[in-house]
Amino acid sequence: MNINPNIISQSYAISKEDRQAKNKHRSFVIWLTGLSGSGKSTLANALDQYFFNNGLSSYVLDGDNIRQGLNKNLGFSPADRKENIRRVGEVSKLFVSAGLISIAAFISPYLEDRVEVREMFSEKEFIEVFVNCPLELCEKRDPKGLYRKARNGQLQQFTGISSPYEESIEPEIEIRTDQLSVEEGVSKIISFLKGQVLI
Ligand SMILES: Nc1ncnc2c1ncn2[C@@H]1O[C@H](COP(=O)(O)OS(=O)(=O)O)[C@@H](OP(=O)(O)O)[C@H]1O
Ligand SMILES: Nc1ncnc2c1ncn2[C@@H]1O[C@H](COP(=O)(O)OP(=O)(O)O)[C@@H](O)[C@H]1O
Repeated sequence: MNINPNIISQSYAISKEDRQAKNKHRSFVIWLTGLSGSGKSTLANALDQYFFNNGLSSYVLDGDNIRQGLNKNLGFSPADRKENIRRVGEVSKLFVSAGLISIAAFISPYLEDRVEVREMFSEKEFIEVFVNCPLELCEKRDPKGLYRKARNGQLQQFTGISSPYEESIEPEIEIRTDQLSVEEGVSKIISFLKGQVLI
């Protein structure tokens, strides 16, 4: 999209680096992608608790919540999902500029949409976590009863049933929630972040 020539960037007196120095940690995005019921929200909250308890500033952006406010005009068509992910990418960018850790938990089923979000950030600022769990187990968990509705034909365009999920090819981290406990999943993510000297 062309940038309007009448809109001129304004610089801020306090930089991202100033804010990171004040917070005593780097700012970045942890992007959790996976099927409904794979464990994104559970991992996002457990990570947020870890950060909170260890003096790091983070905040969770969760699809179910963002879709009740900022993105309440969006549904589940491919175009609406793309716009949903784009907006969350932009919000995460603001968080990173504000010196915070953004924990985004969205199905984000399309590879192309995730690549577009990744491109908004520098290499170390975007950590994609593929929350991998077989569809059969997600459906068995069915924490919100949505798979049952999708199978009954009461819910259209449901990811994994009547709408695609394109698996991550080279995520920074993959968490098999059918094999690891929540605590083990969190430890794997924390170890990665420490290894990259991000926290
Ligand atoms: N048709 C359909 N397909 C998938 N999910 C549906 C649908 N309808 C409602 N829900 C509920 O919306 C949550 C997914 O929202 P997201 O913003 O993460 O979706 S997406 O990234 O735009 O694909 C999803 O949350 P999670 O179960 O946490 O993934 C569901 O609770
Ligand atoms: N290892 C695990 N990691 C994450 N969630 C798990 C795990 N094992 C079981 N669960 C359960 O699976 C369900 C996942 O639901 P949720 O976190 O809402 O998934 P999503 O946000 O991807 O839809 C929860 O009831 C959670 O307790």
